[in-house]
Amino acid sequence: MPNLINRPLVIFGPSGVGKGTLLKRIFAEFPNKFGFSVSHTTRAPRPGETDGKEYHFVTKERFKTLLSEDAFIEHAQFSGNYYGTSIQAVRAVRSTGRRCVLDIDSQGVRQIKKTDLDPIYLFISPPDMTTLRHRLRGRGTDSDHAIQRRLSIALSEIQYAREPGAYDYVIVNDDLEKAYALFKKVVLGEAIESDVLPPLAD
Ligand SMILES: Nc1ncnc2c1ncn2[C@@H]1O[C@H](COP(=O)(O)OP(=O)(O)OP(=O)(O)O)[C@@H](O)[C@H]1O
Repeated sequence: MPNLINRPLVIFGPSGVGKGTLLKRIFAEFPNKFGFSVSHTTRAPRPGETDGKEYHFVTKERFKTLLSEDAFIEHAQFSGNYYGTSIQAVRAVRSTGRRCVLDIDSQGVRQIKKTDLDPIYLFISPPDMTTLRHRLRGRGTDSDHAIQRRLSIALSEIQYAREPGAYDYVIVNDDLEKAYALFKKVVLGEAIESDVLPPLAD
């Protein structure tokens, strides 16, 4: 399959599945090959975050103006805040000659499918729901309440992945080394034999 690397890569999957872990590793191994599109958000910056680096931090008013100007290829509301990927953010990565990688949720995937971005869609799947719960708890970044919320959202992400044509590839993040080896191939533009989507019944 030619030119897979020239197409943006969309990564999606339930919270806690390990998207961030895989991305961090690939960016560390290939610091100049890929670029993250910097999203806009209305949430407040956390300590250590810089405007224009982790996010473009904007007010709700500014976000709504950008929305009305069709500036976003996808946007979503999460925990009372807006998040969006602007066309400009993807272009900015492309202009550096790097492959653009987007880490978004299924709402965003649905919207991107209506655009001419033509990315590769990669779904990162947990081996089962028990493992996903353990990872969210083990990460230690969320309260029990927040974990419950993330898990219920996770179910809708998984439901979406079951829809025909939702993804080009699935990688089951069971053994991290195995998952990373496959992930690396996809990110470098190689065609892989996709994993099989597990049943993920609770
Ligand atoms: N293959 C794996 N085996 C065991 N633990 C893993 C594996 N992959 C990731 N983890 C651990 O699972 C937790 C969740 O991973 P991570 O934060 O990367 O998930 P995420 O998909 O980026 O979540 P979010 O969408 O909420 O940012 C982390 O503590 C991470 O170290």
